[in-house]
This record gives sequence, structure tokens and C-alpha cells, in this order.
Amino acid sequence: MTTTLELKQLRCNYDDKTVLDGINLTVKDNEILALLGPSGCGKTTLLRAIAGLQADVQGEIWLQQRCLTAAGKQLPPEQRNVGIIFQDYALFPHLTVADNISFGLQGMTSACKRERVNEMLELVRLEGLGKRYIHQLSGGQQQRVAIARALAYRPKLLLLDEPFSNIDSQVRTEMMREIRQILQSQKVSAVFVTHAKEEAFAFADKLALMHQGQVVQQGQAEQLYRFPASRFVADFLGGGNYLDAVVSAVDEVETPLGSIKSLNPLSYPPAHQGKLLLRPQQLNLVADDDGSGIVTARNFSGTYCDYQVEVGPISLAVRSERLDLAQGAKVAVSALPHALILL
Ligand SMILES: Nc1ncnc2c1ncn2[C@@H]1O[C@H](COP(=O)(O)OP(=O)(O)OP(=O)(O)O)[C@@H](O)[C@H]1O
Repeated sequence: MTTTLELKQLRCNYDDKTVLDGINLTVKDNEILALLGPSGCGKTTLLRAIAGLQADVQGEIWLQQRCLTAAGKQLPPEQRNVGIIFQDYALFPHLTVADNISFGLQGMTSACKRERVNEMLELVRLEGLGKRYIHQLSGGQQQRVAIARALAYRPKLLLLDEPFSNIDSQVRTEMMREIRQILQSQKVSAVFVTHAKEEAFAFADKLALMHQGQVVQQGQAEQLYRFPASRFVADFLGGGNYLDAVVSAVDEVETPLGSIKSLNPLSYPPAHQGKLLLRPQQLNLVADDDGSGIVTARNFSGTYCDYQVEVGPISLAVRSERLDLAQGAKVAVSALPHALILL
């Protein structure tokens, strides 16, 4: 796979506040990258910088070996060959669906435009709705028009700002699957902004997790979830319990729950001290009258229960498929086999 987008040392300030702080990122052909992070971390500013909508951006932006931004160079948005879909879709209410889609098509005969609009309507499954106005469409249909409009002029890259925040949660998963298919069929790479990890997991091939203007970790969702490089990453992607731990062997740590073995060799030296991350589903509960744990809370969620378990002074969150433990039950707690992470 070759690289579609490359960002090198991007920086941006608002007044004297650093908003983008040395961003390096690549997006491969046909890849979807999620910019994920808490409110205010700089996601939208980064998207705007790629689109050419942000002033005073330092560093370099390359799209398929073409330089969009560099020292002394800032290509205007319309020359970047980048499509953008805003959170509110920014469709023109006074134009029909068809006219919205054909709006950006320049230098084409009207017959070619009509053909392209029909192709796009078919692609986003809105055949027959070309003559409607935007207020006559549902939120999901409006999003499809925005996608059709952005893809109509064949951009090399599509940027999407919080694309699913206005979509009903019941149809969101279906919409994500459909848009992924559309992007793949059109061979378009995409960068999308979200603060919801579930959306990033479901829609993206790769995540870049941002914090205070920096990309703190990037890679495939599972990789980041299983091997977070910091507590911020671990917590943002799911949270868990942290136990004091000391490395006692190449694949073992000592904790207040006893010694716990790692499925893979640890990359820490002997006697290294840290906090062992244990996700709630990485703990196992066994009903045991002699166990050192006691269930202090139980929250039923259908196929699993979230328990709060106290072991001496330690309080642990445990997610278990066993549903039969009542509040007050005595339990033995152990860690399920996995690759241990110390943070
Ligand atoms: N026009 C502006 N002038 C001054 N500061 C701004 C401006 N726009 C954004 N900021 C600041 O820049 C930082 C990054 O903003 P940005 O909108 O990129 O964050 P974000 O991660 O997209 O947040 P959210 O998820 O809330 O949209 C924030 O601290 C914000 O307050």
C-alpha cells in the first residue's frame, strides 16, 4: 500500500496557545484514519489544517506526493483535491438534492454533470430523490447527500468531522458499515474526527489518539487497546483497574492479589515497579466462602454483569458473564491469562 496523506511536524497556535504540537501521521491508500480524543485536544483544528481552512499552520502536508502545505506554501482548499463533510453537513437548503451534489462539479457539460449526479445518487442509495429539497430528507439521507456531494468530484481524500453525531444510535452501526463500503468502492482514503471510541473502533482502520495537541499513540484499535503506551490511552479506550506490581520473573509480577503470570515475556527488568492494568473483563470470579473478595455491587447488563468487588482495601471493577453472584457474595478473584501491561 502506498501513502495517500503524510503530515510532518504540523504545528498551529491560537494566540499564544499551542493547539497542534508536532503532529506526524500517515494515511495509506484506501485507509480510514480516526482522529480520536477528548474535547479540545485539537482534532478539528487538524482536520481544518489538512483541508486548508486553518491559518498559520507550520510543518508539511503531502497528498499523494503533492505538497499542500509547507514553509511559504499554503494551497487554497479548492486546489487540494480533498472533500470535506462537516458535522452539520453544510448542505444548501435552497438547492435540490441534485443541485447540491452537482455544486462542486466545474468544467463539465450539463449532460456529464447529470450523469455524475445520477451515479452518485445510486451510490448513496438516494435514487429518485434528486428533486427534493434538504428539509424534505431525514438526517441519515442528508448525510448521504453530503457524502455524494463530497465524492462527486473524485477527491483523493475525504475528511469527515464527527460524521455520526447526528445519526440515531440505532442506525449508526449500519450507516458506518455502508459508508465504509462506499469509500472502499470509490478507493478514497479518509480522515474522520470523533470523540467516541466505539465509532473509531467500528469505522476506522487505524486510530490516532490525540491529547493536548499531540498524537500520543497511533495504530490499529486492538493494538492500542491491548498495548496502551500510557495511562491516558488505557483509560480513554476503556479504563480498568490498576494494581501495584513488582516484576518477579521474566513473565510474572507480584501484586496484592498474589503473583500473576503474563502470556508473553515482560519488557521490564527484574524488580521494576509499576501499575498493572487489569481490564474488568480480564478478572475472573469464583464463588468461594473462603475467598478474599466480597461483591459490593452488581449491575446486570443482559449478557454480562458489572461487579464491584472488594479485596481487603482494594476495590476492583469486574465484568463477568456469570450472572449469579449477589451483592455480599464471597468470591476468589484471579486474573485471566493475558499479556500483562505495566503503566
Ligand atoms: N478560533 C479559535 N480561537 C482560539 N482558540 C480556539 C479556536 N478554535 C479552537 N480553539 C482552541 O483550540 C483547541 C483545540 O480546538 P479543536 O476544536 O481543534 O478541538 P477538538 O478536539 O476538535 O474539540 P471538540 O471535540 O470539542 O470539537 C481548544 O483548546 C480550543 O479552545
